[in-house]
Amino acid sequence: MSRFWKPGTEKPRIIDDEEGGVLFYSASASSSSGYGFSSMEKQRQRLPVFKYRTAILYLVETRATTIIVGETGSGKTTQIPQYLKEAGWAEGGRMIACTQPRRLAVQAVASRVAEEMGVKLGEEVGYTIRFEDVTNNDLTRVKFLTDGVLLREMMDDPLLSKYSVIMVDEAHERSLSTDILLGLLKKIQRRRPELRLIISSATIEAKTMAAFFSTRRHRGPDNGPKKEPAILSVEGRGFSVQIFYVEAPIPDYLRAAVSTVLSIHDQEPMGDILVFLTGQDDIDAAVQLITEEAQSSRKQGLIVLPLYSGLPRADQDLIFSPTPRGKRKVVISTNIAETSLTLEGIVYVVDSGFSKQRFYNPGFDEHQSEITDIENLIVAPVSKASARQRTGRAGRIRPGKCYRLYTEEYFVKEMPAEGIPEMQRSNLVSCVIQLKALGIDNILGFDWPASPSPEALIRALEVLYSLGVLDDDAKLTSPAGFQVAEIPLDPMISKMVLASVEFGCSEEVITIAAVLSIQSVWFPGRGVQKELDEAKLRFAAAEGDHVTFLNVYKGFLESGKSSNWCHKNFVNYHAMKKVTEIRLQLRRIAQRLGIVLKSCESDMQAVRKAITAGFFANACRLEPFSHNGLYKTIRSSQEVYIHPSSVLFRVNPKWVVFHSIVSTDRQYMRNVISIDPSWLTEAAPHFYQRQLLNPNPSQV
Ligand SMILES: Nc1ncnc2c1ncn2[C@@H]1O[C@H](COP(=O)(O)OP(=O)(O)OP(=O)(O)O)[C@@H](O)[C@H]1O
Repeated sequence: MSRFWKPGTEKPRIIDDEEGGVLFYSASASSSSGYGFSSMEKQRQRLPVFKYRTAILYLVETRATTIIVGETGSGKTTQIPQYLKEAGWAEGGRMIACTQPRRLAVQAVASRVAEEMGVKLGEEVGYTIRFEDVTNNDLTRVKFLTDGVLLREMMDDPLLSKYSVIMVDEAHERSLSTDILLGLLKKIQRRRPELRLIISSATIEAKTMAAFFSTRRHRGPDNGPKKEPAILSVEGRGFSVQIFYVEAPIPDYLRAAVSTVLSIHDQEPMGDILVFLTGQDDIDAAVQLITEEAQSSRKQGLIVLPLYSGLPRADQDLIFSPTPRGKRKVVISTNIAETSLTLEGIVYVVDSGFSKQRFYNPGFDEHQSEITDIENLIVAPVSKASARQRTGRAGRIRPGKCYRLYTEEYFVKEMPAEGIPEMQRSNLVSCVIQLKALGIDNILGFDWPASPSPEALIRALEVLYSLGVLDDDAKLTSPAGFQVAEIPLDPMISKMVLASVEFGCSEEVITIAAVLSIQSVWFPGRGVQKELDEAKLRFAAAEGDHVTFLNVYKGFLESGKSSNWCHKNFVNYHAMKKVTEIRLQLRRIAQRLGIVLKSCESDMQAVRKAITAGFFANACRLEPFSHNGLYKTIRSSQEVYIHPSSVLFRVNPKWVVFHSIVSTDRQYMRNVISIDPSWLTEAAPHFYQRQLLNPNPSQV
């Protein structure tokens, strides 16, 4: 590998100065080394963060907010909640919360901490992610949860009064929910001086966080903890990771990742490999290429596994299971494996330098070329912070190597230090409704860690107004607005569910809502695309994908929820089980909200009308005389196509609404249903003036 790769020269950076009235605390810690710890306790004590145990507990005792910056693998996530528990912060019925941006990390870290504490997961240590609560009201003292779930908890308990300490982990990721949460926690702190916050971040971004939480402008009474945040820098990482860069830029990261994996397998000692690519498409392609190459060159011993968020639980479990002797596991993942995960056997990391990122530009200027109006996911270069996190997945249990598929010069000179906060590149419809539901009326004046653009906020307000969720004074409408906020789904899906009552099809629409909450009902078509397409045809409905999902669900029920049936029909059994579970939970929520549950039997027009009532903002019209299936969105004339995975691909009905957009070479609509344009004006008269819907006469 040495001809292709150049070792990196970067040294770790550490904060250790005093600046701007914020305390920077630093102490030295040596890296851990050696193998074969005799017990879990010793293993815990070898982590760099252990040297800071007293300092952390002192700061939490004396400061309202403590910001902890630590290298990846130093032990922040798994140890700090345990230190807090040991120090008594979970006594007297109180709880310690630790949030993560990603569901997979929540589950993995909670399992690890339960194991370290020697308790059963779901009792003293538990976790909650959307649609999955593994906690016990009486027993759970340390709870891991996504930041989105903690936001939801605020609806029932606005001051989060059951928590004594809330640790917001991986704050440097600046996910949309993390930023909303930080803004709200700052408000809660003013009402609950006894609440302690720990913000844990892997980067220097800590200074921005400290400035945000600095309360010097509004100092309260001088009792209780000091209000100025402290920054604690935890030095030291698990084991050393040697970084290699390519010598010259590479044209195709997918092929380069595949050949790097095969070279590692050829030339490097045993140890598992973790590869970071961008999404299910390139991950499935890489899995196939590596498997084929390994077969054709008779390379033995490779187990190649994909990892992305929609993967069924059983497949995720394979990632965590020990690698059989004499074998080498290759995990090919999106950025969900980037933070907080420890995959035990990983020694080698291959970083493509790319990830799929949300992108949204709500600009109102007609001449602006990049207006998208509709949020989509695009493949974009990652930041240095992400690159370091990826490198950190090696070296957690033993020394490792990281192969970066970009040059060192690019890393040093061009790669941005931090990503742009998600808040500034997302559609804010969900964010605005959550804040409104929490009684925050002045959204534009809200104290954000990073202000979103006023245009994005205005667009969100406009959509919510058209959905009938906000009234003329931008307050939640009653009951519709409150009901939409209460349903833990994207507001457009929630609105579709509410509208289904009017059309008498709530049972069907709840099934559709459940399917839209999972990644896909189909089994990934690795190497069997033709068979998968044929299976899809058996369920295909002329109306579109949503009705097709109803057919699949019906077939699944009629088979007695049989895994055999799923296997034969290329339907993902675990996904269908999840749909059934989510459906049950949504029915319960619907009943609580007084929604009448009713089936429309075979009246699919009713179902399509309900979908339109939620998704009218995503309406598109086929371009007159289009031979290649070109559609334009009604609102912003954006060019889009039906995704090849849709049952309407090549059918191209004149008018459609879609659920989401994915960008590859083009912008593709996923989950598409045909509609009648008159339903748009019925559903959202304010949003669609009639003339918008009339095709340009010169084109017809
Ligand atoms: N499931 C596991 N199996 C074995 N060791 C683990 C496991 N989870 C964590 N560890 C050990 O604990 C160390 C610290 O993990 P932890 O997640 O607390 O680090 P961290 O500082 O939060 O890092 P990051 O920010 O990268 O997640 C790991 O490097 C590893 O040595």
